[in-house]
Amino acid sequence: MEEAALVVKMLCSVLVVGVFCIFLHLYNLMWVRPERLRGKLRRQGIRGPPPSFIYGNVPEMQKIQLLMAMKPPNHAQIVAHDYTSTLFPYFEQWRKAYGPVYTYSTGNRQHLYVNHPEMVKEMNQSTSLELGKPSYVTKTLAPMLGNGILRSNGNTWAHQRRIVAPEFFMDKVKGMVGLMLESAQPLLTKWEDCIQAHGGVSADVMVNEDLRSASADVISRVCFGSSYGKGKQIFSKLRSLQQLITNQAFLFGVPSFRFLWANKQKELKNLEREVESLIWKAVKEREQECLETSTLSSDKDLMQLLLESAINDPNLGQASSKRFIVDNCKSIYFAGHESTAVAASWCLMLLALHPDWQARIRAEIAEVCGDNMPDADSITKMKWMTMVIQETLRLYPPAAFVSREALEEIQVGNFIVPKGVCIWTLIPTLHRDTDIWGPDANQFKPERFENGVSKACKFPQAYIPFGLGPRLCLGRNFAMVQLKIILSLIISKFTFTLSPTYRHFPVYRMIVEPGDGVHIRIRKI
Ligand code: HEM
Repeated sequence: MEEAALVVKMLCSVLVVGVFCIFLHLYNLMWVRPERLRGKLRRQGIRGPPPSFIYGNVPEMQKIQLLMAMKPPNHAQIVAHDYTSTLFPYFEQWRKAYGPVYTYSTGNRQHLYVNHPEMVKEMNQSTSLELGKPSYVTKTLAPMLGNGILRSNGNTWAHQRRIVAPEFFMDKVKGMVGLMLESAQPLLTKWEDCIQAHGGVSADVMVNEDLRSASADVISRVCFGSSYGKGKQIFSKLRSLQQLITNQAFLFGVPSFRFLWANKQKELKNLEREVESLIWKAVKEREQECLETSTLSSDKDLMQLLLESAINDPNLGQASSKRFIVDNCKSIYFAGHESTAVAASWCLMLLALHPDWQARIRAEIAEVCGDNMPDADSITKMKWMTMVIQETLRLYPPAAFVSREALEEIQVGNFIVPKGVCIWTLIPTLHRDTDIWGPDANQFKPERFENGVSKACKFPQAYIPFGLGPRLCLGRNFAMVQLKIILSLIISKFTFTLSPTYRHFPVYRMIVEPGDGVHIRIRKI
């Protein structure tokens, strides 16, 4: 009897100690560790909103977001370019209160908001692999991107970058102009038919889907040797994945209660599996083609290079090879068409608002191309066009953030960023900082780029539509050439104004895009 009582006593003690240890562990995880990081930042003079226990600043973020949501939506046709305080209200509110560098917490994660041009410059110059992509963000994006180049870190990333980047060097991109011209044709024909169907004078078109199709077609052809028709299913499933995952809260660190959305998780898993098997099918077909035809190494597309690299890598087993190829295909599919199509939509919106710039570009196209189609040579001479695209990417950068995580403690500028802290740079805010761009920062003025980026503002390193440092967008040449091609084809065929149905409300869905699409009224020239 006494023995049994002793056993019960011991069990109770173990239980109490166990519960105490769990509590201690959680307390350490949720408070002590973040507080230690906050202390390190505070001692360097970095301030921020005071966090609450367990949730950090999440309740405040939710409150600010809710207050913003309660304001009547500005769906007016008047186009005000400053959307940062509507789309990212807590960041703006805290920036005003604590300056361009501050810290905030979400649960047990500590973040550093960095919008100081000098610090952005330092990040730009850092080549350290210890400044990587935040793992918690990329983990959530895994169904879309796998462990491909967009989300990997360290040596895995460096290896992928070495294989993928050369495919988008300028000399390669110039060779893709013909494909870009071909991919734009369906859009032009569709818009011409649309005018015809509406009496032959003018028609209202919603540009987004057509631009997305053109963009997806190009990336599919140049990288994977298949047409958009073949990759259509992959694109539409990737888009569904994007829509399911898109949730601003998780990106900025707000913990998600996954168990509450089990259905969503299941849908995500199914979509992920479907995308993978479609890509794998395309890879296998490509492998067969490679066996049947011998291709010159200079003519190889990205999929062939990925295949070769995976086969020749002694460290990759069969399963890892498959992952390597599928993940990078997914990443390029996503990175390669979405942002370019959205950038083109914003360009058309701004040109529709500014017929003077439309006319100027049209005259420039006529001057450099004559009666010919634009080509690799003529697009390099399109100066006004380049300025308009640069100004569009300043006001409406499709990627809203540059995000990094200090994978080890690292010095950035005058600050030591402790290991585990995530850094966020809000691109649209940096791009409309009046100290950097002058009092007209919120106006569309392509002429500011007349003498290049270095003369357009006080801190050229603060112009970062394609990100910064070693992780700078490797598709920027490709995107700029594609934008010039598609815009020159549209502008030389049509004049356009905003349609009365256009409502200006940019939204953030992993990229900043027109909430209700861009509707323009086109007329044939
Ligand atoms: C207007 C169009 C585009 C914009 C605004 C854009 C913007 C960006 C930004 C902001 C980043 C993150 C950079 C950083 O973290 O510092 C990025 C990364 C990347 N972009 Fe783009 N991008 C565009 C088009 C493209 C295209 C057409 C491709 C491929 C064909 C592409 C491929 C990539 C890849 C692979 C990365 C990851 C690079 C790495 O982490 O090493 N992008 N892009």
